[in-house]
Amino acid sequence: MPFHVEEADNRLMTQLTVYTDAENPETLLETEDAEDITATLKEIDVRLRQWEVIEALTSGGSQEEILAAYREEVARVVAEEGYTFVDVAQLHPDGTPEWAEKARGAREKFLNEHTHDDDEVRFFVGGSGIFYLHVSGKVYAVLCEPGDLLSVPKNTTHWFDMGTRPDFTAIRFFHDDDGWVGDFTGDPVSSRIPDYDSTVARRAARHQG
Ligand SMILES: CSCCC(=O)/C(O)=C/O
Ligand SMILES: [Fe+2]
Ligand code: NI
Repeated sequence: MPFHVEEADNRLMTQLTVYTDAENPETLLETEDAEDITATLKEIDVRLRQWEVIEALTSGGSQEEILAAYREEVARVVAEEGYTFVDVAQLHPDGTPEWAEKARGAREKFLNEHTHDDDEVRFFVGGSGIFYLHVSGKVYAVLCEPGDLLSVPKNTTHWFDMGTRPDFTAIRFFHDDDGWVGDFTGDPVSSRIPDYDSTVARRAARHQG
């Protein structure tokens, strides 16, 4: 069963694809089944949970508005896990050439494999993006969509692709007030695994076919 019933506005649904990390990666699994996704991610200590989506914020909003609207859910996670800093990362197309340049820079920053000495806990308020978790010779590509709360343990090697036309809003939780700090591994693995754009295009074709 999928996490959410697909809606008429073509909103993406959560999907997990598992690849080998070989020179020519093979696809080991591709699923939109909630139980399959949760169970497979649990094997690598990654948790994917769902919060109810606030429709009015799926296209974005101010940080204050978003944190106020989700204050109960945010407070629960903060209390459970001891986070000390919570912010909102978002990027939405505005059609200007300046935006295209900014989007390219933002995408590049997260596209190379890295680790954090903090958990990576992200809640998708709106839009989508793919987290690629590189664990024990496999790459777990988690396509997150609104309502998804992904919790990845600290020091997990990973990268993130927001696509060539980024459109997402995410709440981020940190134990460190410095916010986002990445340690890049230098491993070029991200260049050989299907990216956000091709994953989304492949899924659209599958759903049409
Ligand atoms: C969806 S939040 C932006 C990406 C991010 O914070 C991160 O650490 C990617 O690896
Ligand atoms: Fe990260
Ligand atoms: Ni589907």
